Amino acid sequence: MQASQPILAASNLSLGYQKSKQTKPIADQISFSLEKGKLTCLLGPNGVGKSTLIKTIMGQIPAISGSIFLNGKPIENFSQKALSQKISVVLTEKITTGTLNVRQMVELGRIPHTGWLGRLSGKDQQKVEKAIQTTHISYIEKSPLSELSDGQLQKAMIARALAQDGEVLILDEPTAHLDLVNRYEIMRLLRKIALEENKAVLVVTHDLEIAIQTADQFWLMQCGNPLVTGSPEDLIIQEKLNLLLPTDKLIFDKVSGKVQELDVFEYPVFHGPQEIVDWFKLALRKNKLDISKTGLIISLQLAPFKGTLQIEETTENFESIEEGILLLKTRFGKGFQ
Ligand SMILES: Nc1ncnc2c1ncn2[C@@H]1O[C@H](COP(=O)(O)OP(=O)(O)OP(=O)(O)O)[C@@H](O)[C@H]1O
Repeated sequence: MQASQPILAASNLSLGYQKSKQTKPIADQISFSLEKGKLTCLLGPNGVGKSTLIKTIMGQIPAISGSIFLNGKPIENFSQKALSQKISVVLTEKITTGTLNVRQMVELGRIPHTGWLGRLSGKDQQKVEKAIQTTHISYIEKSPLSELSDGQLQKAMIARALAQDGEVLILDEPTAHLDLVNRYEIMRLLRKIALEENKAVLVVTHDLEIAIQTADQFWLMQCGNPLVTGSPEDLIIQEKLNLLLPTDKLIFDKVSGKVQELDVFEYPVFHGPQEIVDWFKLALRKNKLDISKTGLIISLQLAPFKGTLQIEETTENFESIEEGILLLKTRFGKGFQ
């Protein structure tokens, strides 16, 4: 199937910083195409160069080599104003302009269209209103920014970027300070915006599990290697997510969809439903309990929970996973290494 025309594209880009006459290379072999209507997540370890890539896309720093194309034209051909009409960005720094209220901050999103002193036209007001509605923040539109929770502030920042009305929306770690429910909510909101408003949304995140649940595309950035792109599902079955991990310690388990510590021992024989067996194994792993050569059989059942340890002729019962682990520790050693 033919992919739709990307709004942003780059081929074999090298990124880095220029200080006096010295170049500090950060990443190379960066090729991508960002499409409208899709939520794309950029993932990679700390320091690999994700923010550097964002700064390069925004035209804040030049690429060492290669070009980024916006609607088929090199971004260096766009003025900063033209670029900010096309690309809206939400960075990680918190806005601390205490006196502004939410609506006033969202209105600032129109500056690329009106100029600093420009009055908001009816169309500008409509864009602001729509951004407030989409992000469900009407109830706090009069609140000063200093009185917002991190989740509310993040939504207000997204609203400001929406009011800016670029075709591309870029967010650097928008869920960094949020609780689990808000992290899901923000990512679902961003997917909805991509889909319903036909924007190309690019999100830098470390939230692998939430990104798997919400993103249409992944960009995986790893030190010294080309950017790997594709749908999360395809990258999972191709075992590409392990590129993000130190695979001597951690591994992405494609069945559970979670990152797991690499097993350092074999498990004993287990009987029981997989969903409890897996949680029992996690507790064994965390406690580093090597009971592989003990001839032990562990039987587990749910609702009501019942666990049995069987070794040769002896059986012992336990009422919870915690109690089972305690029993094993008492019988087979300290466990902690
Ligand atoms: N202004 C700068 N001048 C020189 N080097 C910089 C500058 N900003 C960042 N770097 C370096 O570039 C590298 C990549 O940093 P960057 O912030 O892009 O990584 P990141 O992947 O976004 O990391 P994180 O996940 O921790 O946010 C780091 O080694 C950093 O020290």
